[in-house]
Amino acid sequence: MKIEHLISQIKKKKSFLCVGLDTDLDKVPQHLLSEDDPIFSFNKAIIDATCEYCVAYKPNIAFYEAYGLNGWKSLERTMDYLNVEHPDIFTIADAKRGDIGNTSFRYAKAFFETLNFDSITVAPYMGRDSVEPFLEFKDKHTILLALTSNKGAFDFQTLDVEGKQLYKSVLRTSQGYKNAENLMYVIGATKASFLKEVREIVPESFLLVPGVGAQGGNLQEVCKYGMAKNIGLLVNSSRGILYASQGEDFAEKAGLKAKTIQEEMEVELDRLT
Ligand SMILES: O=C(O)c1cc(=O)[nH]c(=O)n1[C@@H]1O[C@H](COP(=O)(O)O)[C@@H](O)[C@H]1O
Repeated sequence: MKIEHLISQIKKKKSFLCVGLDTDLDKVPQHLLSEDDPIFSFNKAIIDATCEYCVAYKPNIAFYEAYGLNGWKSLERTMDYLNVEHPDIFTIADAKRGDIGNTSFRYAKAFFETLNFDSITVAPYMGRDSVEPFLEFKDKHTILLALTSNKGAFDFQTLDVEGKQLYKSVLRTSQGYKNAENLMYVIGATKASFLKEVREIVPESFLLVPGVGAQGGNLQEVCKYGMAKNIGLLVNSSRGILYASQGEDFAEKAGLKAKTIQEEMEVELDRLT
């Protein structure tokens, strides 16, 4: 998907919500477990209930890999459903890959071509030649981990390296990679106050911001420091939406939760105009 299309969808839906499809069979309602493919049944119900209020879905690949071949089949069915029924919705493979060049290229083919995702999360630790193979794919986007939402982010990402914090080098150096226009970055919602400095380095880049909801990040703060002229934000919530109810009304409650977040986003978008 072209970035302009994503922006036009955000404006149309008045939302920059990404719903994380972190589907956990220990948390889905009991009545779904007797179905042939409970993961897909759950995802389909969640997508049907939330698609009006969001512009992106982010299956976290760990939740599918954990169930072996059946998990991959559920992921494939989920992607087919999204690509056929909701081609305007941006898809993110939260896979956090990155390896030597020829291996990265295979990861890129797996997620961009075989599964037809619009984007993938990638770890920057192995540097330029581990990231550029992802950037070669036209209209596909590589979302580089910069400053993550977890506590351990402070172990390395904020270390002082030659006078600047390491995550800032990730932002600045990667802007020099070939096809850098296909880059986006992960900045955790729990690190909202850092967004001001992030925007000094990448004023227009799209940021995937996970960590509102279950991890306690604050949407208003994220918008205050992180919103760009072109909006430039995709804010993710997974558990806060998926498991708003674990009863038979799970989809309805997920829809209501997504709607509440969309309404808060609409207020923030109105401030831009
Ligand atoms: O890359 C991510 O999406 C990600 C980066 C990060 O810094 N923090 C983070 O929580 N995530 C992912 O975002 C989702 C957050 O889920 P909830 O905390 O349930 O909303 C999970 O799939 C995480 O793996």
